[in-house]
Amino acid sequence: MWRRVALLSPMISSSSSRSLTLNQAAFGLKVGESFATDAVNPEERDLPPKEKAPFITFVLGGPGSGKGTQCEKIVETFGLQHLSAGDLLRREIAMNTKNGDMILNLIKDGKIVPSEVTVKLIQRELESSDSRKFLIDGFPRTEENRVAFERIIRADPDVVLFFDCPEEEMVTRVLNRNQGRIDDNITTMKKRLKIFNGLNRPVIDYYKNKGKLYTINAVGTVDDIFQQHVLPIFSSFEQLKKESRHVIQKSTIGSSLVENSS
Ligand SMILES: Nc1ncnc2c1ncn2[C@@H]1O[C@H](COP(=O)(O)OP(=O)(O)O)[C@@H](O)[C@H]1O
Ligand SMILES: O=c1ccn([C@@H]2O[C@H](COP(=O)(O)OP(=O)(O)O)[C@@H](O)[C@H]2O)c(=O)[nH]1
Ligand SMILES: [Mg+2]
Repeated sequence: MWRRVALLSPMISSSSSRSLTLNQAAFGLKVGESFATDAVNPEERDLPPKEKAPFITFVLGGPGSGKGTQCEKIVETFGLQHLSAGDLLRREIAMNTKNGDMILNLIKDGKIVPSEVTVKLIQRELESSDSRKFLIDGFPRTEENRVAFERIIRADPDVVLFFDCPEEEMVTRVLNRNQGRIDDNITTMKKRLKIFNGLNRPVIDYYKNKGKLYTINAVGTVDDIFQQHVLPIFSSFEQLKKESRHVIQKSTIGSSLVENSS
């Protein structure tokens, strides 16, 4: 069920030099309010405690690499809230909103929807959620997406997963996906792969350089990929451990490495 918050935060100006945490932007304070309290002694502000900052994972990978499939398993085990950027956009089409037609045409052509549109949809979900742990699936798809997220949401991901899959395998999977998606055809798929290589890879490299990227070999059975690669990554984060203790005890921790540029 999709709940809307009563008052949505306005967009934050990129020219502002003040750093607004996601705590403020998405969890409690409305953005305008937080700027209005800038002159107030920080101790007098009614801010949520810092330790309550949400845990954010970006899930990246080419079309058909298995992002959505693995997200379902992560949700089952660790209870993160799954926000699929593609699903949010498809819901706009289904609900026939003012951006619906524009989004439909871009998705049909394998192109990227303007960042402001996608980030606003994600922002709305973050703001209206009671969860503090999110999987943002299929976003950011471009450097521009990434910068827009940072500017508007004022948050960085804790973890970035990259499902690394050969193109041939991705094509086979997409053409057999069978979910009635308008972009699951060979013509759109070829365009999507070009966009993935040209626009999404720089985002992946960015997080690799920041030491936040976990590259996962996306070939294998769904269960093996999860058990051998995905589970150990999430098991290593204290914030996620509580709800999954029984699963962690059964897992083989240590097969995945965080990558960085050094
Ligand atoms: N490891 C896997 N091996 C074979 N098929 C898979 C695997 N993971 C996912 N699939 C299938 O491939 C298709 C694309 O998976 P999906 O999770 O939708 O990928 P993405 O979200 O990255 O586009 C789906 O039909 C899914 O059932
Ligand atoms: O941040 C996003 C996510 C998706 N899309 C559009 O939605 C399509 C489908 O995205 P989704 O993540 O659902 O595809 P998947 O990779 O799972 O096949 C993409 O090709 C884009 O046209 C976009 O513009 N911005
Ligand atoms: Mg998907």
